[in-house]
Amino acid sequence: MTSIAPTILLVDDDPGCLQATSAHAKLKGCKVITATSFAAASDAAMAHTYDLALVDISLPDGNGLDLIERIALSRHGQAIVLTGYPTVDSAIRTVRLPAADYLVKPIRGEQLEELLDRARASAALRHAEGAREPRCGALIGHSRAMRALFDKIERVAPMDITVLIHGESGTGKELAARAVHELSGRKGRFVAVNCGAVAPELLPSEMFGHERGSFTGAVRDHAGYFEQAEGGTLFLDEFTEMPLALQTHLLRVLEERRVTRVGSHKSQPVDVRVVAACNRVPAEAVDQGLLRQDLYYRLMDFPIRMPALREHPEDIPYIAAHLLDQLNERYETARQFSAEAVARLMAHHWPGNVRELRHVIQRAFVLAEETIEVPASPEAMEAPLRDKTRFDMHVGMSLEEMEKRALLGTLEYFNHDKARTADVLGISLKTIYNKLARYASSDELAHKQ
Ligand SMILES: Nc1ncnc2c1ncn2[C@@H]1O[C@H](COP(=O)(O)OP(=O)(O)OP(=O)(O)O)[C@@H](O)[C@H]1O
Repeated sequence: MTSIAPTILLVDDDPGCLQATSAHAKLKGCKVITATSFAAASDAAMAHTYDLALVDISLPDGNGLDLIERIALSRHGQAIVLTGYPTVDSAIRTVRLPAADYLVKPIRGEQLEELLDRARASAALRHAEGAREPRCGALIGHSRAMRALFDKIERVAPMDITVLIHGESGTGKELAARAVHELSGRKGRFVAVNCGAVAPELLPSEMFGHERGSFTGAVRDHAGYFEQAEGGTLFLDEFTEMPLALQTHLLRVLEERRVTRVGSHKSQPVDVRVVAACNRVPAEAVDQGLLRQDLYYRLMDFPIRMPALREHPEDIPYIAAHLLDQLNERYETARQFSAEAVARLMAHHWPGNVRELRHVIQRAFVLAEETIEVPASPEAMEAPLRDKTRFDMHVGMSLEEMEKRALLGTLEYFNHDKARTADVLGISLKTIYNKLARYASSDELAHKQ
């Protein structure tokens, strides 16, 4: 059996102790990460998975027991408390913590050997559980929920099976669809379509293409999304927004694997893998008459549910670090979260999931110098610089214009979360999409005139 090198986190502000323990552990084949402060140890715990942490209680910027409380995440191995000055209070507190032992410095050689044995066992277990890359495509996650999701994506990706991804807004459905495509080995394109954003009357020709002259304005032949995705993947986002008649048509294409352009009598074969997504629970969409039952059964070939962020809060530090890395790279900065900021991000409920997390991090990043802080309630970060809760309406304005301002203003207030906007305005998501499509086409018209 190959033995897996365990990773040890050593936290101590005494360089002598740190160096002696580190040298011993390295000699025994361990990977060693050292930190001399509370803040550096918090960062290290975010960036690495360790099998054993040896944490001194007295740190220059905090208490090692608080540190263990903060960084005790399920993916890590055991934490051992070290102290040069044992007290009853600290020993009692250790018992209540997820720390395995309380040792008095200096650690003896045989004690350290025994700890390294435990670290080796933890590393072997981690390996056996399938220590896997904490990402799948662009999705990040270490938690059990995300690992199970990655496993599903990897298993279904190479198969020629229709996939239905459902979950709350901002949970990463599009990233999951892209991962299915990337891992499928399919050579064609990934074509993403938001079914709610295309005017319903245009959807058939956009989806299946049209022949020249098949309707007024069809001045040339047009390849639909299916043809554009030939040999690749067609991602139908918000597919429950598709009119029911078109759903029948889609079902036929999925069954027969042939498309017929609008205005043509000839069907042609297509080799397209369909991945559909929706924010609704698919069975409820059937009950509400938004989704045809036969299409539902067809799409339920392989359903994938995206977990809400609040279901896997242990991933928040990683996703947050990843989003921050992207910002640092883009703006050539080296900003970092304070330990307090990470704790606050982890404590929040995130109704808007990773998308909301991204907005909050972006705002905090803009406002920060070197260290990024997050307010006690991150939704306060959503507070607008100008008062986004009010819209300008006055006598002389048409009702339609007022409605448009109310809709666009509410949408902006909720960071373009259409589902939340629809809820607040008491209209359906579909109506939002339809109205936005109408505003877009009248703006385009006004632009041309
Ligand atoms: N696990 C994750 N790791 C990294 N980034 C993520 C993750 N999940 C979501 N994101 C990011 O969050 C944002 C929203 O993701 P995405 O658009 O895929 O969500 P969605 O579920 O399709 O949302 P909607 O239903 O509103 O369209 C994107 O910026 C995406 O990159």
